[in-house]
Amino acid sequence: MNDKRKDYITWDEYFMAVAKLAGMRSKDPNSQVGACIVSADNKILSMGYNGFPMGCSDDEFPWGRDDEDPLKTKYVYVTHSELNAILNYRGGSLEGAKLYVSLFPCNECAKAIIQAGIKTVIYDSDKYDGTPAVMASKMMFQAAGVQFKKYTPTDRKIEITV
Ligand SMILES: Nc1nc(=O)n([C@H]2C[C@H](O)[C@@H](COP(=O)(O)O)O2)cc1CO
Ligand SMILES: [Zn+2]
Repeated sequence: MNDKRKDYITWDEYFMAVAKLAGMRSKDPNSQVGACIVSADNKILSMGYNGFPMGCSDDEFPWGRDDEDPLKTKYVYVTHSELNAILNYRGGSLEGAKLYVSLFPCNECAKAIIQAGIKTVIYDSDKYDGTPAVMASKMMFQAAGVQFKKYTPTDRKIEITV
């Protein structure tokens, strides 16, 4: 019994699972998104999920997607998981960090990711691929030298009982 165990999870599985765990805190009935920011040497720096800003009640602000009045939709209020993860970091610089996120970043988060100095984005779903927001993100990431790569799922099921 001198050998280490072999079936431990990889760094990518670990950080994507942590991102998705954060997403499980989201109150959004349609899309629960989670993000985890990791240093170049694989230390978790911050996490976030999509939700309304502090003081903006989950029970009072709207979670709907469609309304002729944009003020009655979530879109004008919600903070995306990636921006929350960046803003939740209180330790200094994110220069050279990696971002794991369960959904490809929008153009507004792409701007924040670039300006924060994050250099790598590992994403899972790309369900809004082809929309102007995602096309703009990809153009900005390419121009700014931010690598983005799709997470490669494994056949491992990570289950946690709490
Ligand atoms: N990358 C992202 N991170 C996020 O946190 N979000 C959030 C904003 C909304 O709360 C929700 C998207 O809502 P829906 O349009 O799929 O019903 O996910 C959205 C995106 C997509 O760009
Ligand atoms: Zn965003």
